Amino acid sequence: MAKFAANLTTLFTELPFMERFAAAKAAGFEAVEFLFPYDYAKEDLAAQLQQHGLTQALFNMFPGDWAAGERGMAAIPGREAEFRNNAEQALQYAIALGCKKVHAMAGIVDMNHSIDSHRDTFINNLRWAADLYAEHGIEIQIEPLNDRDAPGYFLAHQRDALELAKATDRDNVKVQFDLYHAQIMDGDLSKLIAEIGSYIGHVQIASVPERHEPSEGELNYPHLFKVLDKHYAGYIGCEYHPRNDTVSGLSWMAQA
Ligand SMILES: O=C(O)C(=O)[C@H](O)CO
Ligand SMILES: [Mg+2]
Repeated sequence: MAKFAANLTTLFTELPFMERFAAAKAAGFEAVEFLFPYDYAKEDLAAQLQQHGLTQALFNMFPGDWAAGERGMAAIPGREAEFRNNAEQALQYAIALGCKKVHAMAGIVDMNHSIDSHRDTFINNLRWAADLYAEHGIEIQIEPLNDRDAPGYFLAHQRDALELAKATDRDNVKVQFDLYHAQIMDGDLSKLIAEIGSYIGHVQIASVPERHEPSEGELNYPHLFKVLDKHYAGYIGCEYHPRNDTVSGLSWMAQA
């Protein structure tokens, strides 16, 4: 049975960020996720979760200068110290929010370094962070992003993420399977979900190609929820941009 988390970065954007927790609860969500919490004190975020009885399903490590195009640095050679600082900062937030999944964004390929050295950097950084996070029972997620939205991103394909997660040799490094990106880059989603199987650590959804509600576009979500049910029991993050207002767009959930 699918259970959904509201992505507060993309849903309820009609409201200021701190008011989105209450709105998610009122709309029937038991869990939330968001991209980056670092503009807010972790105590204030934790208070919102507690006040509204919500679970924090996931958030991301600090990605570097987002406005300048940065998308993390976990795979970028030469930025290991920065990665470690960001991993430690995210861990403090995860502990405060009771959150068991943190996404480590790989980054945009640095053409001054080989692909092999990016791969080695990614694996070494993930091992270091996974060992630190394991003491708190927290998983690290790696997520392939499609190359239309994130040109040059180091990780674009689900099978590459699976291979990298295995190569870390750490039980708490998992694949964040976002069906929107996976359909654009890989397709054959029913088989792909079964293949990634127990390495799926988190799931996100949106329509393809527009990234709106999962009730339109080229994916058959009622079927995909049944497939996911066989391989994944966690929250499914609703990481889409509502076509109109958030609440009226939630009618798809009744059929999920
Ligand atoms: O873009 C996505 O799909 C994500 O989930 C990332 O966390 C942000 O780029
Ligand atoms: Mg995603």
